[in-house]
This record gives sequence, C-alpha cells and structure tokens, in this order.
Amino acid sequence: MSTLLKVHGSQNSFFILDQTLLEQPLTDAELVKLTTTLTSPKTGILGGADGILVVNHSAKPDTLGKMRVINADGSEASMCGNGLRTVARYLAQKHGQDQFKVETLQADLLVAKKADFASGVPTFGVEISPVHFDKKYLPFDNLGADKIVGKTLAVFDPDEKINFSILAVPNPHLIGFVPDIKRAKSQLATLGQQLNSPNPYFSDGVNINFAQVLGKNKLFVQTYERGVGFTNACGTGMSATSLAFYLTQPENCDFEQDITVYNPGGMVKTHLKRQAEQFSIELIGNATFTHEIKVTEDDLHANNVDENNCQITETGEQDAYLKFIEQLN
Ligand SMILES: N[C@@H](CCC[C@H](N)C(=O)O)C(=O)O
Repeated sequence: MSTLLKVHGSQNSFFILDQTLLEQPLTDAELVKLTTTLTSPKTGILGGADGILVVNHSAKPDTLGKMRVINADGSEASMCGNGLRTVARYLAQKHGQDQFKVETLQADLLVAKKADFASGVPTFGVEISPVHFDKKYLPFDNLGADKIVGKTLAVFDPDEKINFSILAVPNPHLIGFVPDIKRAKSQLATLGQQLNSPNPYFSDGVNINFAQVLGKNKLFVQTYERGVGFTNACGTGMSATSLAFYLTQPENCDFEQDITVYNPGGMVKTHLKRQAEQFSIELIGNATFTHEIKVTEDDLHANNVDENNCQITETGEQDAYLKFIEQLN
C-alpha cells in the first residue's frame, strides 16, 4: 500500500505524494491525470484540494528532497509557499531533522521547524526566494514599464484607485492594495479570470493578490491563484504582498519586524530580508496534516483513487487548527 497525505497551510490544501516510496514513480502524464481527478470537488476524495505536492529524491547537496507543485488544473508551478511548509514538516519527520534545504524548480530553499503557533498547530518557516521585479522574469508585457512597483494600471482598474505591484518569487504575482477587500472581491474574480485566459499582459497567467492594510505590519490578503481560482490562502502571494507593502508604504511597515498576514483560511507571519539589493522573505505558518490515505500503487498509476478503494484515517489535527483560527478574531 502507498500513502497520500491530505495537508494544508492556512487551509490552502494539497495531497502530498512521496514518489521516493513508490516502486515506479508516476509519469508526468499520470501525475496530471491524478491531480485533476483528486483535486476536483466532484471527483476528488475529501472534497478535493488546490493541488498535489510531489516529493522526489534530490541529487543536490544539503537538500532532503525535491518538491514539485502541480496546480489543480494540471499545470506545474515553480513554487508554493504554503505547500513547502507541509513538505518541510513531512521531510523533517521522515529524516528526523529540524533545519535543511528542499530543492524546488528554481531554487534550493531553507526550511526550519518553528515554535508551534498554538497547541497542536505544527509550524514551519520557509524561504521564499529568488525575488525578481523585471518583466522578463514574470513574464509580463504591454504595461508601459519593465518594472511595476506601486503604480495605478488603468487597463486593470479603470478608476485608477488600486496601487499595483508585480513580483516573481519566483512564481508570478500581481498585487493590488484596496481600501476594502470584501467590496473588491468581484473585481478580483474578473481580473483573475481575464489574466488567466489568453491575454496580452501575462502570457503564462499570474496569481493575483488583493490586500487591505489593517494596521502597522498587518495585512489581509485574498488570492485568485493561477491554475486553481480562489484559494483560502497563497503563501508566495502573501510573501510577495508583504514585500510590496514595505516598498510602497514604508511608513506602515517596519522592515525589522514580522508582518502578520491574515487570509480567509487563517494567518501567517512573514519576515522580510535583504542582502545587498536582493530581497527574500521568510514565510512562517501552520503545516497541518488532516488525513492519511492508503491506496495501492497500481491504483495511483491508473488514476483510480476514490473513497471506495482507499482507506482514509483522520489525524485529528484539524480540530486544533480550527480552535487556533477561532481565537484569531
Ligand atoms: N498556493 C501556492 C502557490 C501555488 C502555485 C500557483 N498557483 C502558481 O501557479 O504559481 C502558495 O502557497 O504559494
């Protein structure tokens, strides 16, 4: 029997598939099929998820494994901040180590166990890096500049009230600061659909984050994710938004202090770092395992995973998580 884990970071939910434990790793075509089936609220188990996190062997020195991120629509992303925290916990437990690197598509990233956010809420910190602003890294086009930090963009917001920034961390993010996040949700949905369908601005699509400033070093962020749609939270999105916050509103953001970022699924902390002119961000938050799913390897290869042919065991961790977010209010 093989084991899948259902996990979440700020209720951005995933299945972890450790391919190193399989006799034969899934091919990319098999992975895409399995992801689209498992993540769908209709065909997936346990209500679906936002993606699959694949754990592979890494040949790099100092790393305990390699993470690949497959979005719900089968596309592959270069990074996933909430997902990396859960993979960090998985590898930490598997290898009995508290601090190490994980290979991702574009960088080997430092991860570390942190003090639990609350009793029964395991917490990990992960490096979000490299950070780029230049349009060639996103990529983006037809926006009148090579770099957009704190600008209005009439093509996305005809009233020119939203202050936009564009960052790759290294997956692409468009960030807009809005006065009222609830009122802006339909505008976020429209923009999310437009920029993740064929469009003249973001040829590879983009994750879109709308943020409301709640106070000094305090934000609320809602994300429309590329390859998924609205999610409860996006770790790279909250990290990129934290940096855009500092760069565009330094009077509201102390670089030395953590930033508290609330989201529809909970809360994370971010910490900005700078070495010469290169920024990076540490993202700290829960790494919750909600279910263990036993399934045969043949069924994984055949994309034959449903609630009738696997054994599902609840871990009990979600109760502690819900208790934690209840007291956030
Ligand atoms: N939810 C993730 C980001 C996942 C990838 C994203 N949808 C993309 O295509 O870039 C996070 O927590 O960072």
